[in-house]
Amino acid sequence: MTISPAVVIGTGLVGASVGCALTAAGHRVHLEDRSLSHARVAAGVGAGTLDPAVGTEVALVVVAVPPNALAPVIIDGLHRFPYATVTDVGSVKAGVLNALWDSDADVARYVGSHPMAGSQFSGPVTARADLFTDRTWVIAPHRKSAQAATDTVRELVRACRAQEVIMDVDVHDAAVARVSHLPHLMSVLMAGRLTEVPAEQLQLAGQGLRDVTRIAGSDPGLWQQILGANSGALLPELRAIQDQLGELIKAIEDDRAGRPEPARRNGQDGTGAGASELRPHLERGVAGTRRIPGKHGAAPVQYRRLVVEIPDTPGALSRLFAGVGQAGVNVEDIAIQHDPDRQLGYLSLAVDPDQADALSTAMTAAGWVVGEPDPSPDLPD
Ligand SMILES: NC(=O)C1=CN([C@@H]2O[C@H](COP(=O)(O)OP(=O)(O)OC[C@H]3O[C@@H](n4cnc5c(N)ncnc54)[C@H](O)[C@@H]3O)[C@@H](O)[C@H]2O)C=CC1
Ligand SMILES: O=C(O)C(=O)Cc1ccc(O)cc1
Repeated sequence: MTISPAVVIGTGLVGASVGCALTAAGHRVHLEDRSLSHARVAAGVGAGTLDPAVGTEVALVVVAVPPNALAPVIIDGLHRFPYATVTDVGSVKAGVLNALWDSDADVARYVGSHPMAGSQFSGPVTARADLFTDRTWVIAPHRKSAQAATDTVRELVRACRAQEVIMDVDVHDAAVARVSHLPHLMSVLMAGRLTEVPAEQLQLAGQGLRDVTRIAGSDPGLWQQILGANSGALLPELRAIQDQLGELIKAIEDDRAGRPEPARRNGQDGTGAGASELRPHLERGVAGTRRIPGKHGAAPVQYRRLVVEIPDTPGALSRLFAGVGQAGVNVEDIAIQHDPDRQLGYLSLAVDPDQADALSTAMTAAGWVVGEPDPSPDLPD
């Protein structure tokens, strides 16, 4: 199954990253964008060439334009590249397919797809060849798609080093409402509250707030289109959150009402009925985090986090990683938190629980200050 030469239409973050990944894998990629400057930047970062493709030679077309532009650009691609498989990377799939049914295009050569990777940034400047490495990439064949077209898209996913998941269009849209679009809106609501927080209070912001609000920094124009295209699947999710927010408020109100006045003033633990109503919400949150699959879609893994103090001096990080490497421990995830008052940072290392004690001992022996964040709360069976 060949995917060369390929044409990428829309050379923003995702399109240029696809171009870079395919180019790095040895494929010839032609770039098109309605903004010539985007196409030029994409070519500059190694996504492909601005030379026009020969229409009849193209094997694969990847459409990476904003959601509202997807259907007409896909239809145009099916006409201009008569032997090519055409896919798109759009975040919502059903509306695009419906528009294709209503067109005169050769729908058999279209198989939609969706890499579950990206960022809060837009445009080709932040494109990366490794954006999709080890990330899930959904392929959504339909009742009229040719097997050869699906196989070609599978080859694209492999060339971008992603993990394919084959999924029905409607199931995909329901899934992204839950794992991508609702989380996006939660991030937006939280970040929006910050516009009312005085600057001196924002100085207290820690990593948790940054984690929760990162994706709220995404392009509102793009997200207006994504959310609009998936409103049918999104609305029940929003209503469920609305109900849960109501329950949460009630649990906290009951807790407050159940405390004697002196305890309330001193901020002591609640003893009223509300305290016990709040806990299930917190425990459900812990349970939810544990359901998120680990790398490569594997079963969720609970890592242990060690926190190592690092002096804010040149070379400290590389010495620390050299030490971890010598201990023979694989680091699954890292996060850095800076201490604004001391010349220090805190590096949180997520490691296999079976290796954590040995690493802690080795790092302490090498002179590092190693701690561990509070353990997770116990969960009911
Ligand atoms: N941003 C993200 O993290 C992810 C986005 N997606 C999907 O990928 C697609 C592209 O998103 P991004 O790369 O983030 O957007 P972007 O804004 O970085 O890039 C979009 C590009 O399409 C071009 N364009 C717009 N209309 C066009 C048209 N009619 N013909 C040719 N070029 C056109 C723009 O000039 C721009 O270069 C969207 O459909 C989005 O839903 C999928 C996965 C992740
Ligand atoms: O930045 C992130 O964490 C994302 O989740 C990016 C993203 C945005 C839109 C998609 O359709 C898929 C992925």
